Amino acid sequence: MGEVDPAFFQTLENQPKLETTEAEGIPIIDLSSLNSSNTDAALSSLVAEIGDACKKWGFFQVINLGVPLKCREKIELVARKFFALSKEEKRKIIKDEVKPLGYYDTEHTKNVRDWREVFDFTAINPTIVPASHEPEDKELKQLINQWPQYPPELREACEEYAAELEKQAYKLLELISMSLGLPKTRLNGFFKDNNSYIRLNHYPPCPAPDLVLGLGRHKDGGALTILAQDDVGGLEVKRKTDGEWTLVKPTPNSYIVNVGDIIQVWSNDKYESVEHRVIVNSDKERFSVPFFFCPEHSTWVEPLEELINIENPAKYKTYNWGKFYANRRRSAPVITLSEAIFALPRGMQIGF
Ligand SMILES: O=C(O)CCC(=O)C(=O)O
Ligand SMILES: [Fe+2]
Repeated sequence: MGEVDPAFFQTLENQPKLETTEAEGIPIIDLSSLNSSNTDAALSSLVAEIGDACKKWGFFQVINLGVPLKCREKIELVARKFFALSKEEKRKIIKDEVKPLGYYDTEHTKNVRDWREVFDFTAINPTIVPASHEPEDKELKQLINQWPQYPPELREACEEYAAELEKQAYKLLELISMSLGLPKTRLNGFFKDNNSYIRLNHYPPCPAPDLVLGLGRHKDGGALTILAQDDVGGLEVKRKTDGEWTLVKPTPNSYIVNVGDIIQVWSNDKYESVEHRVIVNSDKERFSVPFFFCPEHSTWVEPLEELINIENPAKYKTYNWGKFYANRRRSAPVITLSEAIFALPRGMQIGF
């Protein structure tokens, strides 16, 4: 990625301002009280903090999520080792239409190429999804993870991390459910055979950090994203109050959590899925590992009935998660996703 191909250039309005403000305001929430005292008062204050953060930012950081440090260190190490391999080696597990999991280095967001390479795998292997995006086609297929030969310990590190994150994701889901005034486990049933996946992101140093983005502006389409970032920084969140791009300063051993489009729909806009993007820098490479917590493919997503009434009617029509995702995967590299969306009404635009 030495030369900067104009395919990477952002339009003027999307070019990053490199002297961005740091998002001091993104709350850091300590989950240690969940595992220890667990008094009613401690739990309600945690739930209130989470609800406030979801409303104000759509984002929050958590410390003491419960993922063992070793487990995180292991996946970070294998990610470094994997991306350090030659292109030729990495491309042995390239993802394509037939095999949509694996390595990829020509990702586009809204038609502009991202300055990054990725490796994708699902948390449950194999994962069952619709065979096509066609609404009438009832056929299902299995997505099977592709594992590289090197480093040999990558598979185990990834599988352990996936299992751990899935476990901890329920904790966050339950807190969010409570923050919406719903029973703790109201949302859990949607995730039985979930379609969650994990991405290893590598953003190499870039000679033109003012013209390109590691990842263009987008919203996450799943329910929740739980992201581990290294100490380099680069994630920017669009602040709801004034639309400014604000950098999320790395906090050691924390996870950045954001509400995806599904929670926006379930909550009938009480919580919004907020745009974010990644800037790159000229001398440092950066790694991040998002876990996308996504429901089972058969889930029909719609505003929860407890959260709508005559004064606050449903703002979204029902859509099928599996079909929606199949459609998105099909079209993401070529056309903007708003053009591909067949089920989401009211101009809801979802990035990759
Ligand atoms: O790398 C990051 O900080 C963010 C990644 C992200 O937003 C995504 O993969 O959807
Ligand atoms: Fe994202």
